[in-house]
Amino acid sequence: MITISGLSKKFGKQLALDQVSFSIKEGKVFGLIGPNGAGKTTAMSILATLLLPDSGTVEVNGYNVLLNPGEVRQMIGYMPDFFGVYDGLKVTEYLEFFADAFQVPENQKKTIISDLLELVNLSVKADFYVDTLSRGMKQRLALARCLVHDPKVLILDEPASGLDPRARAEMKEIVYQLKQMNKTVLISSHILPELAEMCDEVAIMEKGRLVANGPVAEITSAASGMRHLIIEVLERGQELVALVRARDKVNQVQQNENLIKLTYSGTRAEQGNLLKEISQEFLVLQFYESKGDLERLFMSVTGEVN
Ligand SMILES: Nc1ncnc2c1ncn2[C@@H]1O[C@H](COP(=O)(O)OP(=O)(O)OP(=O)(O)O)[C@@H](O)[C@H]1O
Repeated sequence: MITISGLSKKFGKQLALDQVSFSIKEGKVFGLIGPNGAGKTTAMSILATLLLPDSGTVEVNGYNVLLNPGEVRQMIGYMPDFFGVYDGLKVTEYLEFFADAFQVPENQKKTIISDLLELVNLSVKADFYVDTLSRGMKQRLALARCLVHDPKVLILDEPASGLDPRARAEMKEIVYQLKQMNKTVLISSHILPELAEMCDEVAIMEKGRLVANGPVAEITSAASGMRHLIIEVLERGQELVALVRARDKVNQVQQNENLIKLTYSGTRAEQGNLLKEISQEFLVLQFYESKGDLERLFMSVTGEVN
């Protein structure tokens, strides 16, 4: 759905993007991670046809951002990191304004706006002035605004920034629903664990370069050579620790009652066999690969911590 190839952009002498390439398949949630100034906003602005690249190609659903910007704009919903919400407009009026801008047919407007308000959990605020909304609500309204023309692709620049944990969780839930609707979502953040949970794949950027790219679990294990497994059993946690410690390729076991975390360097088939073996002796409640180690990965690939 999105293909970026050899993308470069300079601002004066500052190289904001340096030969960046990655692609995103339809229906995937893709996270762009990087510290301040890494080039995330620059890449997203080019995708959104708001900034011209110096070199490289960017296509959305086969449309080139330079050659077919009109088609690309119909295809995408872009939520910038800073946005205005037009004081003096009510929530519904605000969405009507953007629906008109995208020439949404008059007879569909009401239903679309009502559905969107429901999606972002703002139906009860339909008749409130936008400037009376909380920051989290404004953020959700901005997201609804990006969806008025039913785009296939969402580009969300730091949608959770400045939100409290509850508002962040709500935003995460909406992204999850967008995925259920088969939207392709590109989302940026420097809050890493958050992205790890909701993304199928991530790209890590630093100083305009892409330093790692791929499925979260894959790049986490590629960077460390280890997978991080979480196993929870109903009871006898201590015995479980003893069992896994006696197995090959198990390192660093941590226990919290009946839940254990371990690092594992076995193959996927060996991991399957480990699960099989544990299930024969324990009632297994959870057995999964943690994506939560993205923070450490990020620190190591960007060279901030080794
Ligand atoms: N309009 C501009 N003029 C000059 N330099 C710019 C401009 N926009 C971005 N830059 C520079 O390009 C680099 C990349 O910036 P960009 O905003 O893309 O990073 P970012 O990863 O989105 O960071 P943040 O997380 O802080 O938003 C930075 O060094 C920035 O100072």
